[in-house]
Amino acid sequence: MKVASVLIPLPVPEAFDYEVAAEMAVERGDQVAVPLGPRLMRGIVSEVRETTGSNRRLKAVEMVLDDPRLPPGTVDFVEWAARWTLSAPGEMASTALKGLRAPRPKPERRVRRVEGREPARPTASRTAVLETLEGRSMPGADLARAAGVSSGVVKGLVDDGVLEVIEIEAVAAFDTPDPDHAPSILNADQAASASAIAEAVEAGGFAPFLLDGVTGSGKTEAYLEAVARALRADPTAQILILLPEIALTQALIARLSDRFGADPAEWHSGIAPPRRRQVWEAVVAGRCNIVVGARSALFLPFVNLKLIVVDEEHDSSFKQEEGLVYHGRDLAVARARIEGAAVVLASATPSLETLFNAGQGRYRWLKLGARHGTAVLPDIRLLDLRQNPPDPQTWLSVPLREAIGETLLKGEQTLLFLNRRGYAPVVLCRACGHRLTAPDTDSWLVEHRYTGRLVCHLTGFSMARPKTCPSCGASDSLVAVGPGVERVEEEVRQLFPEARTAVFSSDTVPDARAARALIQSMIDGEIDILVATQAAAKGHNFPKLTLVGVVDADLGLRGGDLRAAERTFQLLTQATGRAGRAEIPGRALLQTWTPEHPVLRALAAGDRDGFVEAEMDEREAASLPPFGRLAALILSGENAVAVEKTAEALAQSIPNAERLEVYGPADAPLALIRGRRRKRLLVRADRDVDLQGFLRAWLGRVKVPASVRLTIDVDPYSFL
Ligand SMILES: Nc1ncnc2c1ncn2[C@@H]1O[C@H](COP(=O)(O)OP(=O)(O)OP(=O)(O)O)[C@@H](O)[C@H]1O
Ligand SMILES: [Zn+2]
Repeated sequence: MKVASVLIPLPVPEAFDYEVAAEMAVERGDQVAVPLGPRLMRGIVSEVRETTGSNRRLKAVEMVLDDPRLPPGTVDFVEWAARWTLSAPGEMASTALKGLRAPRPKPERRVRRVEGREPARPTASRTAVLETLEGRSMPGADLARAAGVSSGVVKGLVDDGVLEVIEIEAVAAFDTPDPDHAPSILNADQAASASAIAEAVEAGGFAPFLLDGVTGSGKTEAYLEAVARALRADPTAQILILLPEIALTQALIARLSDRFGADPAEWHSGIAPPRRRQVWEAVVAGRCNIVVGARSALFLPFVNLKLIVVDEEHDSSFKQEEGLVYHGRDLAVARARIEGAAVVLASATPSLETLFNAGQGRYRWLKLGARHGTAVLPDIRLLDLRQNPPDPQTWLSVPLREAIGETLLKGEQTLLFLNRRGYAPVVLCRACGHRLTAPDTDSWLVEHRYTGRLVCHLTGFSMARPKTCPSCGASDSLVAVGPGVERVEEEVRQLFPEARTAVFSSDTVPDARAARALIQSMIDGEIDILVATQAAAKGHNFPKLTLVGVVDADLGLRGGDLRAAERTFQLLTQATGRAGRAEIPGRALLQTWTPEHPVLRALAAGDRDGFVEAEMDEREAASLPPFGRLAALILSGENAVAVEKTAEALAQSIPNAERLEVYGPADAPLALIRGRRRKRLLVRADRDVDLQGFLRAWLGRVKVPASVRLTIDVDPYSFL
């Protein structure tokens, strides 16, 4: 008897077995319809095998669906990713089908000539239409325009039966990228890096690289050249470029189009579903070479994947924390290994994990020494706020104000960086000291003046600013404490009323189109002062930007989680790295109350290696990543008692293990989100411990009730 294991999108740990009728041809990767209870469900076949009878009676595969078969590498990858993250393999598999769930784009209506039919009354305009059309088909309106006639003429020809209307399924055509369209002349470091990557691609097989170079050194140029050479060697090669932020995709797509004379495919949550379906179908059919996307593009059904680039690899946005919990960078390396492809992790500030792997020789370390051409790294200075405190209720110190003024006078641009959305991070009652929090979540409400609302950044809950204090009832007692980008912009407008200012944050720039517009006006010099969160601080090239002011350099350092220092160093290097990327040299001023902090001193000295070494020593002493591994178990539920009990049950059944410790259960730092109580346990293990195996054994001992949700976060980045 033939049996198929089928991955079904349900939170269950294994595939379900189904009998396969003798005459049915089924292969691994096929999409099938299988009965589950009273329903039919779509599933992916993960295995087909012969068995000699079974004592269980299996239900049968209903049918093999007409949809494309997933390539073997994609199925392997999905299964691997599920094991690594301890997720349900069926749910992981269903992310690989995301593009198929969208409706097809509407078919296009076109007109074409009916053979052998001539117009009864040939007029000049009718003849023009028929001559314009020749043997082609085209949309009626386009035809009328091309022939220079009114659309009534085309309609008349249709009514006469000379033309007929046909519907054409909109299949996306992806132009073939031309590797020789507009090559760059690389400098020696860039050329050496590009060659190393290209040679690995041509040789085939898994080859991981760290592409390490200061901001503006031309990492993008180097990997684009490797892409060109991969395409020259194999015109069917597929290449995936991952970016951490949708706001960055537009600029890269424009560069790819310039370089290769063809637009790449784009894949992220901002792309309309019918378009995503077209991309998915083109990728699985091998009709599309280059995909630029967010982390979810890793699950596309590539058939000939040769190279993955993870640009800004250090960026924590690659970590997905909602739904399936995974790290896009780590999964990219795994996918490359499974596909036998090269993978390039590119950054000016690589993560300690990646630096560790490169240092151990697991990744080849490619280095780009300096900024390209005459551009130099910005001069970075710390502004000690103890010596130059800003006036009460303002946030810009005198030296920073003066620098902005000078920059304005020279007709150059300023970026003021503050990684805080909204107007003020805290709203406080002057009468009783009450801090306004979200009703169902342990988080402070952030004031947004543009919308006039108080917003919880964690859940998106929002409410109008109350007239009276919800705690003591005092009226007119609520004050905004601290700055967000909107408040800094307000101050800038008061100081420099003649300057053109704008705010770049996820609130003012909600989608890719808005991002593109704002970035373009920055490039075109239509903005003098841009106040921005991290959304604008990374990746962009603004040639006239010469001053970066960091409003609160201490902000990230106060967090105190494992990666606070690393993240701050990376973020501020990226932000200051926006200055002086073209001919005019740039400078960066960092406002701080703690100029003696080692992270800030390393930044000012441009001493990345010194910072990394000190940080590595601390991590090693504590056996924390990258020297050890972590996993978090988060329990949440509306029923606090059930959550508590489950946490206790877990704590009671920890398997014996060496070189591994479990901490907790404890209240999560955010003990309440959307009305759900949260508890967490943290596992720390030495690098060589089978952490996933331990977790599986542990979870196998405890039954989690339906009212409690258990989230497993392997290699956690957020400790909330
Ligand atoms: N070989 C080259 N020829 C011409 N221009 C170059 C070359 N290398 C780099 N540049 C230019 O220098 C600027 C920075 O290059 P690029 O964006 O590739 O650097 P990057 O290292 O990827 O930067 P970041 O880390 O900040 O994203 C760009 O404007 C790019 O066009
Ligand atoms: Zn009050």
